[in-house]
Amino acid sequence: MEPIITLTEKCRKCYSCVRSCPVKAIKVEKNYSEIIFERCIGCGNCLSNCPQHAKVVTDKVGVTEKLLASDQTVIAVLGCSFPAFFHSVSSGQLVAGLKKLGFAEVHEGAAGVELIAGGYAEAIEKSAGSLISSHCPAIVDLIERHYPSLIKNLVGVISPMVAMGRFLKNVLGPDVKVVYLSSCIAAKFEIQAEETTGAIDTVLTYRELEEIFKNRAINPASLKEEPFDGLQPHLGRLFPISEGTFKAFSIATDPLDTEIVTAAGEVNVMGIIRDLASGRINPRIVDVRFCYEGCIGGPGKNSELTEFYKRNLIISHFKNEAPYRTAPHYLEQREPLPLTRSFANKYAKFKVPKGSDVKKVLHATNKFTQKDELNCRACGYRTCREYAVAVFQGLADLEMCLPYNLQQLEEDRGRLIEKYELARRELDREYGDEFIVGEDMKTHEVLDLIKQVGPTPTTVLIRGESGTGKELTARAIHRYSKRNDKPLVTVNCTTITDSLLESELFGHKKGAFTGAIADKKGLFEAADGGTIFLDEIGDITPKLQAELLRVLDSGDVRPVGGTAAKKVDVRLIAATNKKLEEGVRDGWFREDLYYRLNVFAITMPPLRSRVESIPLLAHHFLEKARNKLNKSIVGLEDRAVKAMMQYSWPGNIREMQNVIERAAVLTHDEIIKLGNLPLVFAENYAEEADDVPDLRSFKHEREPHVMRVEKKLIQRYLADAGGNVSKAAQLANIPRRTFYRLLDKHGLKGRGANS
Ligand SMILES: Nc1ncnc2c1ncn2[C@@H]1O[C@H](COP(=O)(O)OP(=O)(O)OP(=O)(O)O)[C@@H](O)[C@H]1O
Repeated sequence: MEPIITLTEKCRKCYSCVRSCPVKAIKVEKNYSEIIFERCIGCGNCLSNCPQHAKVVTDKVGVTEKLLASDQTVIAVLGCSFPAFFHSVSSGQLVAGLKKLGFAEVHEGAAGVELIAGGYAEAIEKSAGSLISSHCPAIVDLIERHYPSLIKNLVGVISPMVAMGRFLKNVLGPDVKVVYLSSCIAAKFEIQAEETTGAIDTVLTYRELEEIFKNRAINPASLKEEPFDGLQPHLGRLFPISEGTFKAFSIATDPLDTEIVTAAGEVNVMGIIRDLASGRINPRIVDVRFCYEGCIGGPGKNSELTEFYKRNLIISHFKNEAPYRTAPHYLEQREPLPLTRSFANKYAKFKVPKGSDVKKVLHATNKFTQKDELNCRACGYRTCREYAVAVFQGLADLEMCLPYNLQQLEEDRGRLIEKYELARRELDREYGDEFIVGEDMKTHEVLDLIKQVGPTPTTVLIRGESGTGKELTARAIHRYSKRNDKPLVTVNCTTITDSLLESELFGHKKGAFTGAIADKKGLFEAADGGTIFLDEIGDITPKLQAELLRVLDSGDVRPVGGTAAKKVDVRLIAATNKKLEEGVRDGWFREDLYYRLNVFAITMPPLRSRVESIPLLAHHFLEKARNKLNKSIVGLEDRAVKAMMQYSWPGNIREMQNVIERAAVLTHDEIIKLGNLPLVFAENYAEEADDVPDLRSFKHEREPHVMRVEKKLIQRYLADAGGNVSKAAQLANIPRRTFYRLLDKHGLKGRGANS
């Protein structure tokens, strides 16, 4: 099993792993990102950098527990960096803890350093070219998998860990099990490599060891010290700190010496490896470790401690005498240990794209010129071109480009707004909602004004109480305008918070405020070419009033946080139920904006002053309710209509619409009766029933008769067509859809053409 696994359900595709992977060994799938092990160097960056902890080390705790529970001899080897991790216990107490867990012996990995020191000395002596140390498994993997031309430069000597494994199995026999404790994730990969397999059985990180102590409720700090087993190291203990390799291998160093180079940390290492591969530098020996701070900074490190402090801990362990009990068999003269190892070219070839392939990907993400290549790194790749190569190789997908995605979203949003408006207009047409119903003088006056101002570009201010039909009027003006094939964007200024309204209207630039993660177009831009309807304009802040005035005067929209303005061609219709004149007088509404809006005002009369339209409106809303509720209600009782005409309708036409829909829900009959209306109607009616002037119109009187005749006609056509709706519609010479609607209206049923 691979040493690192991805918990796919936790991965949120933030691309942190791609970003932190020095060799881009990550493939982004549809819902998660995965490691490509043939490219991976085991540095552990993806583990430490995943905010979701979706990349985890394969659990070796269970494996170790099983080994300890078996009757096999299990030896623990503490990696050289252990004093920098277990700093609150003495080394003797840690040994005691490990023995309590069931380890038969505890050795120091530092002894392995001294085992291989001779091998290094010999290699240096013999080599004519540059040598690269091979004790850091991440470096070995980096060279084998990504810089195979440098394989010949690797010191052909095993690592201290593998040396310890081979030494222990040599002395104690091949059946002994060796568990190596380390801060290194790459070591977990190393023991699986063909060239080094068999020496170490399991690698546990220090964190995993801590977990086992916790599981078994063992606190090493409370234990009495016990001695280490095996070979007692000396200079090898300095190996984990920078330049420690040279100290441990007794190689003299000098800061002015360009022949001996030492470096730690991804950036430095990658630089040196690139320099070596290109032949820019040619030192005698290069000692490199992938982790910053060397082995005391591995992914399993103790991150609370500073590098300096950890360094001190290593030096103090070197200076102090840890208790030792070396069994004589470890000191016996034996055959020399096989210290050499080979390396293999593990370079995984990915198809190299041609220039035209890269261009294709760039074009697909809207990058047509060099200026479009932002190299923003949001996808995890350093440049748009590196990313395009990854897309070509199937490691990345188009979705990963954030600017492209945002642009797509913005365009989709614009398209949706347009589609929504078209659909809304269609619906209006379908259900007749667009018609302003009313046969009173005042409604006629409003209709005349709409027809006059509609086709002009003039700004209109619609005034009137709530529910009087201001929005309906705005929509009618837009419909009568030459812009009616372009969007009508309606904004209710009170439903959006003051702080957001400005950015909603004019858009914003990325970073303009917290949460502005990308540029965003505003509704003025969405309405370009069409109309914007600002409802409740009396409620906007003075700051927004000033900005709106500027937009009206200049036609320029400036996004929040931006300097560049964009020209838009938008007609403004505003509505309010507030007395703006009072606002001007009391200072809460700008005078200049008031005059700018009030160029053409339409005042919607309240319903109580359009009593003669009430019967017509009542039947109009009854029709709407019937369609909505799918109930066969044919009319309204006279008393109900009269009661409605006596009522004052504080909520105006919207209230009436609601009252009738409620009554339609309540009624069990084919007509709505007074009793189906809210109680206040009956109460008013009872008092004043006799004084009610008969204001019913001819239209109202005519309605029930028309309904009856219409129903009879439909029934006759249907009977003549043998119940077939298509045929009946043909006989009646009306569209089939209209015929269906009439059937619905009268609660009739027919057969479809195919039934
Ligand atoms: N003359 C009318 N004919 C038919 N329906 C109408 C008429 N006037 C208003 N309505 C209907 O009444 C409801 C309220 O109308 P609208 O939303 O236009 O009022 P408003 O004045 O904008 O309200 P508010 O000030 O609360 O926003 C809508 O469903 C609308 O279709």
